[in-house]
Formats: sequence, C-alpha cells, structure tokens
Amino acid sequence: MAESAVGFSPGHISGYFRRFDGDSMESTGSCGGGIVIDKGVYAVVTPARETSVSVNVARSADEDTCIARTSPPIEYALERLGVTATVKTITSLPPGAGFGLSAAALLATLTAANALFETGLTDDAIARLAHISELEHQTGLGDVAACTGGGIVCRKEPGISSSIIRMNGSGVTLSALSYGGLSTADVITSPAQMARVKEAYSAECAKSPQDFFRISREFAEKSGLIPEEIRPILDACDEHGIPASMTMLGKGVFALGDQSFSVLSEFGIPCELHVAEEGFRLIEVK
Ligand SMILES: Nc1ncnc2c1ncn2[C@@H]1O[C@H](COP(=O)(O)OP(=O)(O)OP(=O)(O)O)[C@@H](O)[C@H]1O
Ligand SMILES: CC(C)(CO)[C@@H](O)C(=O)[O-]
Repeated sequence: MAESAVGFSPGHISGYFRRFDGDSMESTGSCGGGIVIDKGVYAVVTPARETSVSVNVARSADEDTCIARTSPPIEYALERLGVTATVKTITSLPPGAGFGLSAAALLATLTAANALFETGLTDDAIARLAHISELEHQTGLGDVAACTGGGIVCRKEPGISSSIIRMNGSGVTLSALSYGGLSTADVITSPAQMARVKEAYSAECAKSPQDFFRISREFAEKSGLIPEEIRPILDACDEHGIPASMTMLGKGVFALGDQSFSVLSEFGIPCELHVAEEGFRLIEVK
C-alpha cells in the first residue's frame, strides 16, 4: 500500500437555494444556484490503526494552524468506507462561513482514501457517500453535488444525481469577506427559516454572472437570512454598482468584478476568488 494520498475539492458558495426532502438520501438535498470556487480543501490521508482528523487553516504557504481535532462527517464517511486513517485537512478559507467546506473536506478526504486503500469507488460513489454524510450531520444540502464539477452552477433537481447546468466562469473575478460563521444545521433544520427560504426561492438559472448575483440578492433579501452586520457591506457594494450578495450560509458577502476587492477592503481583509474550472480530484499518491 502507498504511504499517503492527497485529494482536493473546490469550495462552493450558494447564492440561492431551497431544501427538498425526497424519499431517499440520494434524492434529498437542495435546488439552487452557486459558484464553485478555485479555493477549497486539501486532505492528506495516511493509514493508521484508528481514525483521527485535524482541521487546519493555512496562514501562509508554509504555515498552518490546527483549529479542530475532530470532524464528525469525515469520521463517519471513513467508517462507512471501512478504513481507518489519519486525515489532515488544509484550507485557506474560513470555516462555517458559507464556502461549503464540510462538503469539500469530505470529497477531498474520500478521494484520497479511495486511492490509498484501493477501495474502488467511482467518482459518483465518492460523491454519494459524501452527500449522505452531509445529510446525516446536517452540514450541507447541495454543496457536494455542486463540487462534482466547476463553474457557476444551477441545480434544478435535489439530490446527488441531479443534472446540473454549469456556466463557464473563466476570467470572472470575485471577492469574499467573512464576518464569521452561521450554523448550517440550525438554519436547515428550522421549519420557520426553511418556509421563508422556500417562499424566497426562484427556480431561475442565471444567464450571466451579473444575472446570478441578481437572483442571489433577491433571494437573500426575501429569505430574511441576511445578518445585520453585513448590511453596510452590501450597501457599499450597491453604492459602487457592484453586484453582491450573502454567502449562504455564513455571515459574509461575496461580490463580482475587479473593483469588488477594494470596496470589501473597507470592511476587513477580503479574499480574491475565481470560478473553478473543475470539481474534486486526486492530487497525488506516494
Ligand atoms: N475544512 C474542514 N475539514 C474538516 N472538516 C470540516 C471542515 N470544514 C467543516 N468541517 C466539518 O463540518 C462541520 C460543519 O461545518 P459547516 O457546515 O458549519 O461549515 P462549512 O461547510 O464551511 O459551511 P457552509 O455549510 O455554511 O458552507 C464542522 O463542524 C466540521 O466537522
Ligand atoms: C444549505 C447550503 C445553503 C449551505 O450549506 C448549501 O448546502 C446548499 O445550497 O444546499
């Protein structure tokens, strides 16, 4: 057996969504639109007698900080795969802030573990297991489906095997600024919040990046999910004519275009993002 394997998955920012409960896990999830981003999660997996997971945030190219020593969705998925391993996940994005990192961490880990332990899962089977783990832990609904490819996505059916419309976003620049996390589980299990989300949801697919931000912002405003703290950032984007909306589900803003970085910089340290060209993948096996 090889000594270690590394997997990567891009993150995903949802702009608008609606929860759907099907009659199986595969058909349960969300419909909606989002952007698969070039930044995401790397997972380094090595064989071990017992599973342990460390969650790390990269501070620079060669320095990262461990922020958690457990990840229930990953521990669950590895158990279902029938393997035990040491997992180190590394990301430069803030956790819980609407970048779909639980899904990305699952996809990166399972891709690496599948190669390392030669468990023979197809990409579809990896995505199915990651999706089931997300639902079991209430950490996401549609992020896994989105991260099976790149682009600006429109998911018209819920669940893992839905057909997804992907708009090419090469050349599109985005900025995002996070003021902290929101608990995905609290929001997606709240009947009152899901009722408002359903009311706000429009099944439209965007025709352009600008159109994507229009649909997302209309949804965010109607959904009642926008935290007060981010209102001044959205107002500043509006004043400068910059398309912007809330990162679902985090206390943050994402905005379109080269000028967005300087406007978001007035409120904190934003990160520059681009639209991912492809989804989760194996990086190396050593
Ligand atoms: N980078 C990561 N590595 C390993 N596990 C993670 C990572 N990010 C999130 N998780 C797991 O997912 C759980 C819930 O994460 P949460 O859904 O709040 O974050 P997120 O996916 O970044 O945010 P969102 O779903 O709002 O986009 C965490 O408690 C952790 O167990
Ligand atoms: C629920 C959600 C908005 C955040 O995790 C996302 O997973 C989605 O679009 O289903």
